[in-house]
Amino acid sequence: MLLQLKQVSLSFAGNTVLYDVNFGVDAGRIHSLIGPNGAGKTSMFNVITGFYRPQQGEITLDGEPIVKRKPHAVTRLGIARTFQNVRLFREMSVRENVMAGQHCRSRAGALAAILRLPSQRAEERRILETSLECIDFVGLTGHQDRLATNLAYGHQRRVEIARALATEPKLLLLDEPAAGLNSGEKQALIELIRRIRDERGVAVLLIEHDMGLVMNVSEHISVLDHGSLIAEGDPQTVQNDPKVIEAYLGQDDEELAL
Ligand SMILES: Nc1ncnc2c1ncn2[C@@H]1O[C@H](COP(=O)(O)OP(=O)(O)OP(=O)(O)O)[C@@H](O)[C@H]1O
Repeated sequence: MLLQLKQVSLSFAGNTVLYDVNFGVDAGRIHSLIGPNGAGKTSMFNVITGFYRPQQGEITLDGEPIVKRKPHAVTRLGIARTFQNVRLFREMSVRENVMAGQHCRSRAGALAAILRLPSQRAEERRILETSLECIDFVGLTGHQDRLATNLAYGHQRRVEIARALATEPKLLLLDEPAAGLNSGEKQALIELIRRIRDERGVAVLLIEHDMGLVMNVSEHISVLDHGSLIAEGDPQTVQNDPKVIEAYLGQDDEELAL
């Protein structure tokens, strides 16, 4: 198991958001985390990446403990993420945004940077090369010098994925990557997710509301409802699980009531 959560609980001012969650992601797998609005999916990403500290439980990546590490240390350990709402550095080019991801792998020290030693220049060359490779990988060759925020929305989402890949992760967390994409862009996203796993060997954990996309791309699905894991398995199993159907029907009822 690459990522493992054991009995993780998270609450805010007495409001329990994750309740005793046991969860794992296998290396090299495409795994989705689904559930109705407010189920706790993004909160789970936030505890995995060190943004939130759970009150209880253990989280490990390749056996290394994550809880108590800061987000940048979790990134260095091998977990990268994209956000529900695109978060790019607005004044930076595509290339600079992606290079920011690579900097977490920088090996030359601060002194080498200040003195501009040869080791630092070699490091900068390596960072640039890796970043350009990631930009190429997500299909944005030729856009590297454009201001990231001037790109079409679907392309901005790809810049975020390139920046996450530039951290050289073992596990990539994607938070609703298909939101706001048209059907052609969604199809391309499915292909990109598969290539990330097949060509780079990176495991993908995906939060997504588009069930067509989830069922198409996932090998394994976990379902959260009100902070608890209620079902797990392959797409077929999860789709037919009465607990899952009930959780989603419950959501429809609430929406109808509004
Ligand atoms: N920083 C916080 N402070 C207080 N409550 C929070 C905080 N972060 C999340 N929550 C609460 O945790 C619960 C789960 O929210 P979360 O965003 O994790 O759900 P979700 O499954 O990602 O929902 P959606 O699908 O709508 O994005 C919500 O009730 C939310 O209000």
